[in-house]
Amino acid sequence: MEFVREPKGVQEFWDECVLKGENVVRRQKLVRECTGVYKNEDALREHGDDLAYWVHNQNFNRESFVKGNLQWGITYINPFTVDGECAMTSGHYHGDPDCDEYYYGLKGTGFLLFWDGGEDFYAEKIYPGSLHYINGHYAHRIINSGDEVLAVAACSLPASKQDHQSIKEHGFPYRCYKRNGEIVWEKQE
Ligand SMILES: O=P(O)(O)OC[C@H]1O[C@H](O)[C@H](O)[C@@H](O)[C@@H]1O
Repeated sequence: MEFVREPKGVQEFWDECVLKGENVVRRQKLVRECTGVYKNEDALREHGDDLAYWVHNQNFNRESFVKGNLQWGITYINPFTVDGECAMTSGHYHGDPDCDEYYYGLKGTGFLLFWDGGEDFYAEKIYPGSLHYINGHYAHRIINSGDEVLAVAACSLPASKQDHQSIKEHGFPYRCYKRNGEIVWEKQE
C-alpha cells in the first residue's frame, strides 16, 4: 500500500454533484411509491414510472449501528409537483433523538422542514452552500421548490435509526405548493 493515497470518496460539487468512491450504494424512489407524503395520493398515478428522488450513500460499517459511526449521503430530488405540491422526501424523525445530523445544499433550491412534533415548526431555505444543523429531536423533510434537481449532502449517524412512520401517518404541519410560479405554504388541517 502506498503511503500517499487517493481519498476514499469524491463528492463533486459541480455538474451532477455525483458521489463516488468506496462503499457507495444508490437507492431510489419512484413518485408513485411516495405514499403517505402528498395530500392528493390519486395524483401520484399521473407520474407513471417517474423517479422522485435518489440517494448516494457511503457507509463503511453498513452492518453496524454503533453510535459514532458516520455516513455521508447525497439526496437528489427531481423537480415536479403532485397536484401543485412541491417534490419532497418522505421525511422522518430519528429513533434515537440524541443523534444529530448536518445537511449541506449543493445544487438547486428548496426548503428543509423542521418539526419538533409540537408547536415548533419552521422551514430553512436550501441553496448551494446552505448549511443545516438538524437537532435529533426534530423531524425533517427536504422540499425541491425549484426547476432543477435539488442535491443535498448529509452527514449522519446510522445509529439514528430513521423513523418514518409518524410522519407517514400525521404529515408535517405545513405543505409547500407552487402555484403560477409562486411558492405558497398551506397549513395542514
Ligand atoms: O428517508 P427520507 O425521509 O425520504 O429522506 C431521504 C434521505 O434524506 C437525507 O439524505 C438523509 O440523510 C437520508 O438518510 C434520507 O434517507
